[in-house]
Amino acid sequence: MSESSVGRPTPVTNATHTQKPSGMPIHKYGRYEAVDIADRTWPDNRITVAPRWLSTDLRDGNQALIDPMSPARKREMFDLLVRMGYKEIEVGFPSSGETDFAFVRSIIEDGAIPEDVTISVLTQAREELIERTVESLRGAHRATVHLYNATAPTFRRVVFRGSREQVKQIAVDGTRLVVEYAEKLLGPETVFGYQYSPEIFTDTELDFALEVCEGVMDVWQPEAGREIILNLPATVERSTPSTHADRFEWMSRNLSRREYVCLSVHPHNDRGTAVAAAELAIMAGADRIEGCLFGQGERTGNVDLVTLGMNLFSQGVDPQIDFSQIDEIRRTSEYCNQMEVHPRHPYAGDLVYTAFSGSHQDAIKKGFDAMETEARAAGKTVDDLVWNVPYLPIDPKDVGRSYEAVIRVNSQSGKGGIAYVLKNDHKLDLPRRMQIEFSKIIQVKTDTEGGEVTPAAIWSVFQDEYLPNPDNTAARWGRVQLRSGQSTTDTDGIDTLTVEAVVDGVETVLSGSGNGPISAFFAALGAVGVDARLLDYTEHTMSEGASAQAASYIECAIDGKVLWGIGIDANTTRASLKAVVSAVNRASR
Ligand SMILES: CC(=O)SCCNC(=O)CCNC(=O)[C@H](O)C(C)(C)COP(=O)(O)OP(=O)(O)OC[C@H]1O[C@@H](n2cnc3c(N)ncnc32)[C@H](O)[C@@H]1OP(=O)(O)O
Ligand SMILES: CC(C)C(=O)C(=O)O
Repeated sequence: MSESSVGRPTPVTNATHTQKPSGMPIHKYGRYEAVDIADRTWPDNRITVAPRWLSTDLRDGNQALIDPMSPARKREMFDLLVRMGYKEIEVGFPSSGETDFAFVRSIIEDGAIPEDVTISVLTQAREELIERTVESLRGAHRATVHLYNATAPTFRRVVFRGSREQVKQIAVDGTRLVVEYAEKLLGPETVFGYQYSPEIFTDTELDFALEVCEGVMDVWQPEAGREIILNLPATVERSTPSTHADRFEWMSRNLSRREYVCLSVHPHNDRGTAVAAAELAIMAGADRIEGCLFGQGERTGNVDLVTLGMNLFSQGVDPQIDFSQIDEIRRTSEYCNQMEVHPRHPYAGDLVYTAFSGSHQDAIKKGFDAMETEARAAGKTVDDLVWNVPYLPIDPKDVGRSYEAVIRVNSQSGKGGIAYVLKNDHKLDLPRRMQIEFSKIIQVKTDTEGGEVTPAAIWSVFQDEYLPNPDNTAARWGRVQLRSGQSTTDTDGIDTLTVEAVVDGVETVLSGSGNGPISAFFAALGAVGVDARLLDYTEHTMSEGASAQAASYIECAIDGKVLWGIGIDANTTRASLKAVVSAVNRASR
C-alpha cells in the first residue's frame, strides 16, 4: 500500500457485483416470446387525446370481490361512474345469476342510464347464456353484448380440449347466436353493439388471434355505422409493456376492416405494469381502454382507470372524466368494493401529496413561493400558471384536496416544512434564521416524543415560545410585559419612547431615545439591566385591508445570546415593540 492511500476506504469495483445463483427454481419458467416487428412505430407516438374508456368495475371488478356488490352497492357504483363521465360501462354478467340479471333490468327500467351512456354485458359463447344475456337488455337505449372465449394453447388443450379450428368456431358460432338473439329479442329502440374478446390474448399466437377476430368479423360484418369492438385482453399480464405494445401494433396493422374496428386494451396488473401496458398499447394503435377505478379486479387487479385518467390530466390532456372530487370517488369505491385504497395509491392515496422529509419540504415551500411571486409579477393568479412545484406532480387542489396535508412534520422534517405550516395556517412568513431557530425547538420535541407533530402542536409550541399570552396566566411568562407606549420624534429624527410595562412583576415606566422606536426601546430597557443589540429586523402584513395585522420579527443579541422575537399587532410600531419583548423574555427564560 502506498503511503498516500493509507487510511482511505477501499473503492467499490464491479467485481463486487458478480452474480451468484439465488437458488430460486428458475428452470420452471420460460421466456415470453418477442414479436417480429423491427419497424415498430409506436415508440414515436404521443397520446394527445383521451382514448375511449370502459369501466368494468361492475363486472371484472365485482367478480373478484370476496363479497360481490349488493344491488345497492352496484347502483352506487353505477351512479358514480355516470357522474364521473364514463360513457361505456360494463354492468355485469347477467347469465351468472339473478343478482346481475336483476341489476341490469333495474337500471334499464328505472331510467338510470343517460341517453349517451352505453351499457355492456359479458357472456360465454354458450347458447343458453347468450339468450339470457340478450334478454336482460330489452328496452335499453344503447347496449353492447360482449362475448369471450379463451384462445391460448393451454386453454385450447385443457379447457376446451379442441383444435384451433374448434376454438375459433366457438367464437364464430357465439357471434352468430348473439346476432340472432338480438334480432329476435331486442326492439328498434335499442342501438345494439357487439364486442368480442379472445381471452388470454397475451398467450395466444398472434396469427391465431387474428384468424379468430377475422372469423368473428365475417359474421358481424362491420361497416360504416356498424363498428365492432375487438378487445385484446392481457387476462394475465405476462410481458413487458413494450412487448405488449408490439403485439398491439402487429394486430392493428394486420386486421382487415380496421377503420370499423374499435381496438380495445384490457390489461391486468400481474407484473405491476398494467398502466404502462395500457398507455403503450394506445401509442401502438388501441382506441379504447377497459379497467376499474383504483385497479380493482381479478388477482392484482384490472388496470387503474384513475391513474390513467390523471396521467393524461397531468400532461395537459383532458381525460374526459371528472376527478375533481377524488376523495368522494375513493370513498364510494371503498364502500362498493368493501376494500381500502392504499395510502400511497397514485393521485388518490392519503399520503400522495404529503412530504415528511426536510429537503422535499424545503423545495415544496420554495416552489409555492416562486409560483406566487411569478403570478404577482405577471398580474395573474397561481391558477393561471402552468403548475410547477417540486415533488407535486399535480396541484392537490385540482382533485379537491387542501394544502393542509402537503407538509407534515416528524423527525425527518426540516425548517422548510415547519415554516410552511406557519405560513399556510397562520400567515407568518418567518425569516430564514428564525426558521432555523424554531425548527431546532421542534426537533427536540420530535426526537424526544417521536411520531408526527401536528400543525396544532407546532402552533402551540410556537405560541408558547414566542407569543406568551399576557391575558392567560397559565401561558404568561417572562420578565417584561408591555402595557402601552408613546413615542415622539424631534426635528433631528430622534425618537423618544415612553412605555408602561410590568418588569419582574413591578409596574414600571421606562423611557429611552434612539434613531427609531426600536433603538429607543432598547435604550429604555437598559434602565432595567437589559443589554440588547438589534441584529436584524423584518416585517410583513398578514392580510389585506384596513384592519390587517402586521408581523414583526427581530433578531437581537441580548446578554450575549442571539435570538429572535416576534410581535403581531395592527400597528407596525407596536408589533416591533412586542417583538423586542418576545426576544427579551426568551433570553431570560
Ligand atoms: C377472464 C374473465 O374474467 S372471463 C369472465 C369470468 N367471469 C365469470 O365467470 C363470472 C360469471 N360466471 C358464472 O357465474 C358462471 O361461470 C356461469 C353461471 C356463467 C356458468 O357456470 P357453469 O355453467 O357452471 O359453467 P362454468 O363457468 O364452470 O364453465 C365451464 C364450461 O363452460 C365452458 N366455457 C368456459 N368459458 C367459455 C366460453 N367463454 N365460451 C364457451 N364455453 C366456455 C368450459 O369449457 C366448460 O365446459 P365443459 O363443462 O363442457 O367442460
Ligand atoms: C373477458 C375478458 C375481457 C376478461 O375479463 C379478461 O380476459 O381479463
